[in-house]
Amino acid sequence: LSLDTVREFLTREEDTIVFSLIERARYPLNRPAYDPIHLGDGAGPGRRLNASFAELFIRESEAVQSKAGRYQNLQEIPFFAYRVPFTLAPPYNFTSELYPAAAFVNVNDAIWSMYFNELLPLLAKNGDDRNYAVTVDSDLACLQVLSRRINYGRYVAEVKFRGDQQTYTSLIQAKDRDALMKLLTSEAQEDVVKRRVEKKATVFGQSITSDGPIETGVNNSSGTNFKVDPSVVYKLYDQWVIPLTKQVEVEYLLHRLD
Ligand SMILES: O=C(O)C(=O)C[C@]1(C(=O)O)C=C[C@@H](O)C=C1
Repeated sequence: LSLDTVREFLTREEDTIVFSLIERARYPLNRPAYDPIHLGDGAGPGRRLNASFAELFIRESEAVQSKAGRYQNLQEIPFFAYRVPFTLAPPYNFTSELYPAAAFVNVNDAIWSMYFNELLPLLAKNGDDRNYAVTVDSDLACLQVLSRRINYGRYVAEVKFRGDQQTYTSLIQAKDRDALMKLLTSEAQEDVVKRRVEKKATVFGQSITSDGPIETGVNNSSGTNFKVDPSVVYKLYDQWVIPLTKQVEVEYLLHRLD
């Protein structure tokens, strides 16, 4: 692990994030998939489940993936906790570079509410085509890659800690969050990341034809010619992905000497 290799990982995740957002943006908002489910035939009061179709779909999908060993790899963190034994795949011992007492740190709850409350309304147009299963399957893909990218802050923090143990150790012992945040921040790097991811959205989100020029959408400043609005992707990184990654880094460091 080095700063270069962890940054390469984050850079590669950008591709997956942009493509998963493009996929979700194909479908309308499909609001009923996110409302609590109402069981019943309409004759009686019915039974209101405390969960939405999206939540049930994600829970069941994660349970299968848990059985298949997905979460044996510490890079992957589920949104729900499972006690299902890992039975569908041959055992494989993942090694991890993380410090064991800090490896549990994650911000999946914040990612979950950011995704459904803030990002989704920017991504999907109003409307309902009742295509709920494929829609929430694309939500799951977005959530999984956002979670992997943001919670990868643990690995970034580990590299930074090893690179400057003395300074980090005294700030961790003093529980000085603000100083830790300042020390791990590189504004120049954040700027590179935000501009690159916006550019990826403009490149990956074009319509390609076999002949003739590519639809670049450059004449359209609102970005509507692109499959996902590049300014939304910039905003996603600026307001949520990078700040949450830094929150993970600070929390990880605070447990690094436990
Ligand atoms: O690349 C780093 O050094 C990171 O810590 C990752 C990251 C990011 O989320 O992209 C977060 C904080 C830094 O200010 C710069 C970038």
